[in-house]
Amino acid sequence: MKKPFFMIVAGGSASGKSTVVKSILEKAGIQHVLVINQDDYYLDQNELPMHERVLMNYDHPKSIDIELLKKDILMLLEGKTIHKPTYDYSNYTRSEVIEEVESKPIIILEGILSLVDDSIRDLADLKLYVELDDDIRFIRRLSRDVKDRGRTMQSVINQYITTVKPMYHKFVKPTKRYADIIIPNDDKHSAAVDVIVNMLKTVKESI
Ligand SMILES: Nc1ncnc2c1ncn2[C@@H]1O[C@H](COP(=O)(O)OP(=O)(O)O)[C@@H](O)[C@H]1O
Ligand SMILES: O=c1ccn([C@@H]2O[C@H](COP(=O)(O)O)[C@@H](O)[C@H]2O)c(=O)[nH]1
Repeated sequence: MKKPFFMIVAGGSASGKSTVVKSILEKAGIQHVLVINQDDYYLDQNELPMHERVLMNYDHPKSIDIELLKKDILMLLEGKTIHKPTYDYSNYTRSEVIEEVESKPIIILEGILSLVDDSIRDLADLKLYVELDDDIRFIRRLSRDVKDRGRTMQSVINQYITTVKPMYHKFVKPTKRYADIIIPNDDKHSAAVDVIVNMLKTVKESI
């Protein structure tokens, strides 16, 4: 089997990474593409009581089980199957579900901190950074986290001020310089997505 094409999609929280990846999948055809969400590799916090989990910093690189993520990406790039953890935002920890995931010819790693670790970054054939103004990201995050991630408005605001915003400026935004393509997502992202889809179609044809 040919080495899978490996793409990383980084960007701040609620910049639209998942939405852009979804658009790519819809246009490129999902049967050849595997998406790995870095959030599934947050460290397991089942041993901690809930009041401590709520206060953890989920935007620092140390919150990710980077060794497991690296091991799994390397296995997928060798065409092997992995057993991937899954994450439960409403409980601020890993869920009990472990997914068996088979490698595919195109692998996409998505996450706020996905361009931080150089040993993972250097494996990538293509690196994207989804960019969006901080205010709009905050508004989109607030609405999404209350609707989809079981959060209260006040908890989203507190977390944004104490950790999300400062960590974004310290760790996430500086990784923009590693991106091959920067996708603006304030309005429509279809032109950038079309460029990427055409690249992926070429990759698919060579499989
Ligand atoms: N171009 C866009 N216009 C309006 N809303 C968007 C756009 N892109 C994403 N969103 C919304 O913003 C929120 C955050 O997007 P999401 O893709 O979850 O971001 P990320 O994966 O970067 O955290 C979601 O509710 C999503 O539906
Ligand atoms: O228990 C958790 C784990 C993570 N988060 C937040 O999630 C975002 C990353 O996900 P995006 O889809 O890129 O927004 C990160 O900013 C963490 O703060 C959380 O709130 N709780």
